[in-house]
Amino acid sequence: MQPLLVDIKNETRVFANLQIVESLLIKVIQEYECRAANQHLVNCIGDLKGTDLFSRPEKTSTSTRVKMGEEEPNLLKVTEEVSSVVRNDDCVAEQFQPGTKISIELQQKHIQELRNSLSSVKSGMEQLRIQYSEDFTKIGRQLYILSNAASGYHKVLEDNRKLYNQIQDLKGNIRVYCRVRPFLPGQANSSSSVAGMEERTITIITPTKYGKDGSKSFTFNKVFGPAATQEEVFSDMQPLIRSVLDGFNVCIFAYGQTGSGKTYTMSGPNVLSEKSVGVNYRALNDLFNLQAQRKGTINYEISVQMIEIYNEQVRDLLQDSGNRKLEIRNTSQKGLAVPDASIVPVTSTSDVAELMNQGQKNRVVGSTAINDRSSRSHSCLTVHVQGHDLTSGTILRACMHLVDLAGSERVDKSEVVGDRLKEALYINKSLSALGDVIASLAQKNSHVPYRNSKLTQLLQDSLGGQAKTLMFVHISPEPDVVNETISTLKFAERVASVELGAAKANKEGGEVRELKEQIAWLKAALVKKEGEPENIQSTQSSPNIYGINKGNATPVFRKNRQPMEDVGNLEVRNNATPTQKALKFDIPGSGILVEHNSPNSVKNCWVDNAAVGDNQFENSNSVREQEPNLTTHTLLPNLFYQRYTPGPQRGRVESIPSQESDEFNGVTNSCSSDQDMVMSSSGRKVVGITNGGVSNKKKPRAKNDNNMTTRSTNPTCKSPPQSQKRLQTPVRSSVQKTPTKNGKQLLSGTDGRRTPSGKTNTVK
Ligand SMILES: Nc1ncnc2c1ncn2[C@@H]1O[C@H](COP(=O)(O)OP(=O)(O)OP(=O)(O)O)[C@@H](O)[C@H]1O
Repeated sequence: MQPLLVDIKNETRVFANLQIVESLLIKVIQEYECRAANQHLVNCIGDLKGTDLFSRPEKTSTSTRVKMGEEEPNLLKVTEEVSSVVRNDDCVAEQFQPGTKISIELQQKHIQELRNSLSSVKSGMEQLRIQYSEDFTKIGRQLYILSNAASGYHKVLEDNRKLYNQIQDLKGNIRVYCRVRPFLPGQANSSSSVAGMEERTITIITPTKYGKDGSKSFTFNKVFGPAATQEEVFSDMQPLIRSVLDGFNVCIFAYGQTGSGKTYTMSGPNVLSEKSVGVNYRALNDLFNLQAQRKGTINYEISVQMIEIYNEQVRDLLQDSGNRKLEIRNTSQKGLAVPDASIVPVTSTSDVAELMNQGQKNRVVGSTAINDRSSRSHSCLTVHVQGHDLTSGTILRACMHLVDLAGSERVDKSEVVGDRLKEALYINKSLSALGDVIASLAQKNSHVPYRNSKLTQLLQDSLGGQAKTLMFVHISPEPDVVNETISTLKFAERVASVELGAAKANKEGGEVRELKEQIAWLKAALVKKEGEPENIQSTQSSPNIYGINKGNATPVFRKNRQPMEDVGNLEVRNNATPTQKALKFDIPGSGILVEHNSPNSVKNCWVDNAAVGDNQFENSNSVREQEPNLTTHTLLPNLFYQRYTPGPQRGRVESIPSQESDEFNGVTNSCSSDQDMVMSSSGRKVVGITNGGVSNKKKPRAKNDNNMTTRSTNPTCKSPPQSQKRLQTPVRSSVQKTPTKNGKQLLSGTDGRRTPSGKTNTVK
């Protein structure tokens, strides 16, 4: 029994040992599986080799189990045997599976190769990374430099533009900004006549006869596309507005075909918002802001006038009952072009906004097929500024005209009849007169026909004086008005070529003012002496036309003069009745030639009048025709007239002040800074009070005689010999029709002036 129990005990121990071995083997298997699952191939292979013994657990276990039942002291032996069995198994495996070993070696080799290539790839990648980061840093640096250069380039461009504008200022060129209206809501905007736009260039698609589309480019100071905001448009002209406060006269006018956006630019749309308000409001806002900034140094007084020219009549828009006809007097001693229009002092933008609203309400607008709110008149908001420099005592005066022209229109397209037709004809006629003036200025003609329309009379100081002038030319994008667009742009190009001479600030220091007053007084005394009865030989014909102020004990000189040429250009062709002539004209920039023989027969046709300068229509007489009572006196009420006395006193000129209380106030008038100058027959503005006569002979023209830039406002510049020459010139007498060789009738006292010999100069 005892040995049996011992046997059982031993057997139990062996069994327990076997269990331990088995659990060890299971752990090894799990480890292997885990490693295999992690695909650590290389290690696994190593492991495989190292654990071959355990790679066949079943076998090992079986072998081990074969020895089950042996006694405990044999356990180690059993284990050794297991190991040797396994080793034997391996040998057997080696013996019987040589291909496996080779493939393992091959795999190891491949793995090694892969490892090598992996590490070389890694190092390559690292190099690349370093390279890339260096490159990125370099690119970053270069980008930085480039962006700096780009912003520098833009700055240079901007500077260039400013310099260009300054050069233009110096030359006195009229600046021209072009603005393209967007398509209106509801309009099909499939195609636009605008092919492209750059900073200063606009290209238009031009339809040709042969069906092929071409293109034409126009260059201006600035081009604004349809997306340009009111603010952008204004910001570009801001410096111009500021110069008003520095004493420069400024004129900004909007030109373009009807419905092209002139009123939008100048005032804004019908419903105004802070964003949509136009140039007028912004300009005044700017003026008030600057006024506030300069408060401590300069005291400014600002006042406004608002008028319209409707059917060749000037009307006050700031008077609700503004039907009273007003006169334009470029020679007004107050410096006002329309002295009889209400002038209202303003102290804030809201004051002005109120006035402008009132003015807009009073303005004539009507509905046409092209624009349901078409301006039927030219409107002009004039801002007068007077500044008193508190430190230097200098007084400066300036004015700014903000002009919204009525649009040129083809009456067949606008489908107007009755009053609208009449308005259209007047509008087109005055624009035609504007074209003639621009053409004359561009060609530097000695005669500029300012007096052919109220519009050109109003703009005379801005176009022919020393003002800074900016024209906004507006175009519509619709292809069906492309011909009008091209014509408008051609006109604008011509305007841009006009050189007016550098603008001058209207500033005067106290000393200069005193000296001028002394000069004026001395001149007046001289005139008084010369005006004594023995010196007057032929003044009896119409004493009043000279505006003699009999009660004026001390005659004083008018500072402001009317350019003598402006009285001229009164030419009537014998082969056309005045009525026919008055209603035949071409409209600059619109390419429209309108013939209107009677109110009921309107014939208009398209003409591409690229050469705006071609005065296809000489309508000089038309103003007179509409104003039959216009005498020389009424035309030039403030002139300091000179009289020609034949015989021994030939050449004597008498200067007689007009009836108006026209004391020389010693300060350059705001809107007529150059009105103390007259245009010589050669086109040059000459200075002086008594030398305004027009030569009866064509003087040999100095090279620069035509140059509008050779001007001076300094009365002392007058050279005695020049004055003497001019003293020999005849003065205009009342208007007389004089037949000439070529069948034209010329009105003497015009450019076809009466000479001492009775001949009349004709001027083309
Ligand atoms: N830049 C613009 N952006 C949006 N709408 C515009 C722009 N310009 C013009 N318009 C719109 O086009 C229409 C015609 O413009 P506007 O009345 O200013 O033309 P106009 O040239 O003054 O015409 P007219 O000579 O007949 O008075 C208006 O409805 C106006 O609001």
